[in-house]
Amino acid sequence: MAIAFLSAERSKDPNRQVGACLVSQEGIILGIGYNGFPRGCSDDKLPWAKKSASGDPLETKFPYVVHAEVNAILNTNHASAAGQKLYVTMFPCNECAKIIIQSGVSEVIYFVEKKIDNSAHVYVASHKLLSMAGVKVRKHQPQMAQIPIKFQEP
Ligand SMILES: O=c1[nH]c(=O)n([C@H]2C[C@H](O)[C@@H](COP(=O)(O)O)O2)cc1CO
Ligand SMILES: [Zn+2]
Repeated sequence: MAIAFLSAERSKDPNRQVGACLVSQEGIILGIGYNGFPRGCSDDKLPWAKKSASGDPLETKFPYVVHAEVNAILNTNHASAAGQKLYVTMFPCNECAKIIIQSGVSEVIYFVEKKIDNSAHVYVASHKLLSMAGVKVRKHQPQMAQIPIKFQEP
């Protein structure tokens, strides 16, 4: 989970940084990902807005951003995600749940579930799909509140 949080640090989303880490049953890190625009699609040329003044959805980030869970699965340096565990800083949306299921991930461990807003149905659908597909889902029980990382020698 700490790797997922570290990965989230790389997200350029000013509003929400999400990180994910795919881990084998034996605990080997297979792939990490965070929410961002696809390769080659400039962070400076696409909108990071949640809402657009004109109401045009194309002026928001949503049509363009790749979710952290998808990046972690696509970035995996392993033959497949089948049977592996996905640690993610935020409970996955239904689109991610579909990809998690289809890639064969066996367990999702999440840190927080987004506060329910007008997208609540998205998370109901996620829970429904993950449960029907037999993917284990659990909320992470942190051992500590933070992991200080010192870069320079004292
Ligand atoms: O499953 C997810 N994975 C994921 O990476 N995200 C990212 C995509 C957007 O950059 C951002 C959206 O969050 P918000 O709408 O709170 O700004 O979070 C969002 C979801 C669904 O909540
Ligand atoms: Zn998602």
